Amino acid sequence: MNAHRGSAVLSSATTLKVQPAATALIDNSRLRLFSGSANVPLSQEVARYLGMDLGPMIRKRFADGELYIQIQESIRGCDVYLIQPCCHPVNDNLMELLIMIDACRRASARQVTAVIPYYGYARADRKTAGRESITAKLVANLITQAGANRILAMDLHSAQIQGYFDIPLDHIYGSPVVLDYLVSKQLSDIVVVSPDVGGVARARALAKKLDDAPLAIIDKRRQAHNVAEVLNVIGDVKGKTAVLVDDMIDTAGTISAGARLLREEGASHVYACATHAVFSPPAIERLSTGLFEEVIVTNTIPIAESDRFPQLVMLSVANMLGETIWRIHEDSSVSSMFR
Ligand SMILES: Nc1ncnc2c1ncn2[C@@H]1O[C@H](COP(=O)(O)O)[C@@H](O)[C@H]1O
Ligand SMILES: O=P(O)(O)OC[C@H]1O[C@H](OP(=O)(O)OP(=O)(O)O)[C@H](O)[C@@H]1O
Ligand SMILES: [Mg+2]
Ligand SMILES: [Mg+2]
Repeated sequence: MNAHRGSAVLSSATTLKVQPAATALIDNSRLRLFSGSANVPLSQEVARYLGMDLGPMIRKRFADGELYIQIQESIRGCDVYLIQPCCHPVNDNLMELLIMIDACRRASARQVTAVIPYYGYARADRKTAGRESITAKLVANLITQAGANRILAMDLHSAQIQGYFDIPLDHIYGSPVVLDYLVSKQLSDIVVVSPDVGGVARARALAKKLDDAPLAIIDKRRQAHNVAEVLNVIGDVKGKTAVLVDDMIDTAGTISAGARLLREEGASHVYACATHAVFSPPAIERLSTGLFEEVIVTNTIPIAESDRFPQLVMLSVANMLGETIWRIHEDSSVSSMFR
């Protein structure tokens, strides 16, 4: 594995079961890959893994701000994969995805799969108070209604979002690349820590893969939106290397409050891992204070050069996405990638 801190993206294929060369043996004449504008470098890496080019597509804005999309080749009868994380600017990226799906349906694609490495609005996954929207469900309805036949999503904020879709959804995890990286560091005396109740299953799964490392859980509350308050750590962290694992880092309130508490409770080192680097202000300030040995994220969301800091480690999930696309196309098992 190539390792880069604070600058380039690391790539890893070591946990994948099928090597890229295998793809050359199989007919991909009906497989088409297109990228939205949200994360073109990731789409290019996925295309490279699959040994194909991204399909040509015009995307422009009219004078009034409305989007125009036109697929620039025939996709009649093809299985089309549209890669578009719904990250910042979330509404624009979501709308672009919807328009791309519609364009592909109307161009007589046989099957349209929305590849959504980061699913925006996922935290609005239930009503937490009266008269709220369940926006994660609304987004599922919009994507389905636009004409998607299938979804490929990564590390959804909550597992129930899978059930918001009545079309097949493959849910994959960034954890294999994070696990590979952690193993390569040969850390000792690890405790895996979930920064809140929603992350417990994720942390437990990682702990199991790290030679059954012990698990600790932080009791987090939110008194207001975007405000995280940590009360207590359940589990022993004293003298240990704490590995905080989460689905996303947004304002970094959760992970930085968690790290401070772990330090107070005697953790000797604190690493933060998360699949989605949402990084809304003041995340960068919070993450680069020296609380963390490293902040390990993946490239589901692009990170501007100006937002990169010395402790940041970026891992690539492109090979995992490429492999999953290939398996979907080949009607072979996706879940076996994660055993
Ligand atoms: N995009 C969002 N940013 C911050 N907070 C959000 C977002 N979408 C929904 N929320 C709020 O988060 C909590 C979720 O409840 P948990 O019990 O922490 O899962 C809720 O207040 C949402 O309105
Ligand atoms: O970086 P931040 O701005 O703190 O936001 C990120 C945190 O918010 C979400 O958790 P949530 O509050 O929804 O709790 P849950 O995981 O228990 O559902 C997410 O899972 C992260 O833990
Ligand atoms: Mg939540
Ligand atoms: Mg959480």
